[in-house]
Amino acid sequence: MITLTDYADAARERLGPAVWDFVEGGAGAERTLAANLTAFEHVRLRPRVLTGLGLPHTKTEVLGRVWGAPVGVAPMAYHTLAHPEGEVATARAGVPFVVSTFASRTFEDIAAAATAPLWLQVYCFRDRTSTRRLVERAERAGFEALVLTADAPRLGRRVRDLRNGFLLPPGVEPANLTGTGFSAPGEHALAEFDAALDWSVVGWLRSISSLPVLVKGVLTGSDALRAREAGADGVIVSNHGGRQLDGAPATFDVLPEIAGAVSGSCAVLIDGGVRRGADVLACLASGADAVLVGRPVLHGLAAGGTDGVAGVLGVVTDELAEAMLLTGVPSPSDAGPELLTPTEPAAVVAEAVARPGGVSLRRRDLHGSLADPLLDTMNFLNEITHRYPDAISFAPGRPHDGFFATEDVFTHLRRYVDHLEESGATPAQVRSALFQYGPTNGQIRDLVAASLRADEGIDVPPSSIVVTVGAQEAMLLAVRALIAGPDDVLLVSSPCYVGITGAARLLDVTTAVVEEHADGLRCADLEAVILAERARGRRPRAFYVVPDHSNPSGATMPLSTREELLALCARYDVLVLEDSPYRMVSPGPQLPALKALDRERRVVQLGSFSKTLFPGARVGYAVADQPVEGGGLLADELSKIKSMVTVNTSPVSQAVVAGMLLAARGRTSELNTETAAHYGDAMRTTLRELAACFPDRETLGVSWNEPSGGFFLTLRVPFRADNDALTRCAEEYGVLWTPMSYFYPQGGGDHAIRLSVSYLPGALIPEGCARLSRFVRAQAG
Ligand SMILES: Cc1cc2nc3c(=O)[nH]c(=O)nc-3n(C[C@H](O)[C@H](O)[C@H](O)COP(=O)(O)O)c2cc1C
Repeated sequence: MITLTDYADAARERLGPAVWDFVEGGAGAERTLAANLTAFEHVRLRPRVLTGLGLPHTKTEVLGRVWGAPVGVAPMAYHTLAHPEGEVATARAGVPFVVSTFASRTFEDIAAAATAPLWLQVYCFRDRTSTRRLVERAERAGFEALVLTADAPRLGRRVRDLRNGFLLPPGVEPANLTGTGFSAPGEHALAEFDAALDWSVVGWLRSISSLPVLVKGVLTGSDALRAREAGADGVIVSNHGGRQLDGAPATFDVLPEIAGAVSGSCAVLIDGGVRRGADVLACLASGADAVLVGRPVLHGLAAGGTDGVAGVLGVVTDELAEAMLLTGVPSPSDAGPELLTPTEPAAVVAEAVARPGGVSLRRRDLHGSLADPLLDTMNFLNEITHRYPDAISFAPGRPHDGFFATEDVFTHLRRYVDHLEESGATPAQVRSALFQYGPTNGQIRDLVAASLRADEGIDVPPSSIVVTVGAQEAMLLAVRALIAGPDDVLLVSSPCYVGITGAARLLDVTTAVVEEHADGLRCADLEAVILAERARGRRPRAFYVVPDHSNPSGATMPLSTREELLALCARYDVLVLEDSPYRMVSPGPQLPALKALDRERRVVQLGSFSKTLFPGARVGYAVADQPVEGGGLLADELSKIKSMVTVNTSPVSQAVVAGMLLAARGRTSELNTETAAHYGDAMRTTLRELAACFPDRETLGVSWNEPSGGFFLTLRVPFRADNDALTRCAEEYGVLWTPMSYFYPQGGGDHAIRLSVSYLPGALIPEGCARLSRFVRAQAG
């Protein structure tokens, strides 16, 4: 007998099929019964090694009493179905035991055999006098708590029992309820249970007994709070082992909600599907004080009487102690949510999809953009990154982690609060600035405007700025506001950043592409596209461009092209959407931003602090200083849209960003001297290593551009660099990159790769390039 399954197998052999079904079965289609078990299948515990803690102990305090382990026996009717000595044999195992109203041995006999705490499970009958007698009798026998079962106004529809016509065998009866005369448990419940109970029953129980009261069958945070308010000392998260409402959630899944709701103000226990020590640990980590085990106890009892029960609970407790040791948890009260790895989304999604019945949606009834592979590109990249966590990754366009220190968040926040106080804000105003909804267009616009002036020579009033949730939201707002109807077209480069093409796709906005060459964009091409669109009867409304160290290609627009571009757009009355997040994180002086060269308010700048400060803030901005007929600026129009999208950008995030800006008098360039040097080094190292790895690049048909900054460069290869090639490269060569074709709105880029140098540690770049070259050679061959 090593696992609980061994006990279950032995019990099955000893119990007749109808009794086995009575014990094992659940209500309806037994979906909840199954869910209780599968919920634990998805748990992944995070081991902690070399903690120096030594052996853990499992002792736990529950309602003021010390239990040997946080594991007790759930209330179950009629233990004599499993063993002639019934509950007496169970009690002798010396484990805390909740005795059912339908116990088949007397409370006095059970109490005489018990060495651990006994609680009474109460079904409240319509005849309150008989319920009261039951409680008084148990209290006299030394029981220590009452467990009101709240989820059974009648018994659930147990299909197995109905098919078997299950009746209690002769001699098996509720020993503490005399003369009931029922042999079908369901009929007994129907005849005598009070189906009209409400929360006042908790008060009634307290009025007739001095024992603490727990409510069993709670599955929502709000009911847990009601139990508290009604005076309960604890709740037991339970769906009655799937025997009542079929379709109720797995208990483990709702445990965090309930533990969170009562937050330590009362005891929280759980039952349902607990079969291993690791399950117990997961419950403790999710906020339970202890667990109750149901069916396996009856298995142990059937298989070996008291020894069997002790054996079952011993397995669970031993496994718990082992799991605690391996996760570095010295005692049950030390288990916290950090022990749990978030459930694998894929497994959970697969389970949700496989669930039969209910509403299912046809793809053609969803917005067309959702079937567009464009919207899947990020998912594929994330998924492959997770699948090959050890690969050297040139894929993500993220900042390097090494520049972030957790404590800094607090320092920056504090600095902003100090700044508000120094500017005369009252404590109430400071509180409101952090905790309340803020102004839709942002509360740090003055600091953003000052920063643009200091860093970029862009002189705009704060009122022309909208603080957004990253530049991505700024894109969405700008495209929504500027594209008036189906005849307006948004011009983009090809290749192009997917954020803008994705936003356009979501909004059903037509895009037209301007091919980018190896040396970057050419105004002649842009003009040709403008003319072609006009000839088709469409209005080229705005041109989206990343002029510096572009994502994805890495190209930078020369000064002469910038001036030419502004003049061209003026000629054809096209607005410019400038997105340039990499300027301050690139080494050396930068060319002037388009907005700095803009003399006629033609440029809407879409700004981001994700690269210069940190992406977790999700703070960006739009500079939209164009006056709008009838008064106000384009910024005010964007703000109207924002009020219906994100309402306002998180004031706490804005406060942290503001604190960082204040630290350098607005100069993000000053904050980024080290980062710019780091990324510059990474780019130079990558270019040097590529040159070393591909001395024969011309014969091979390999080439790349040489960006002076930014995060990205383009590698051209003599084979199709698609998802299959990427998967092969990850699997066989342990290196990741992004297929450039993702960034071509109308196809193309099949033979190019985007390499990002920003995220991976510099020391890995040579090895990454070497692996890449082996892959490229194998493919080319
Ligand atoms: C045979 C059997 C009888 C039960 N009788 C009762 C009962 O009398 N009162 C009660 O509150 N719960 C009763 N339950 C539900 C258990 O207390 C518990 O919620 C459930 O069995 C826990 O799930 P598990 O069996 O998956 O561990 C019974 C469960 C079984 C399997």
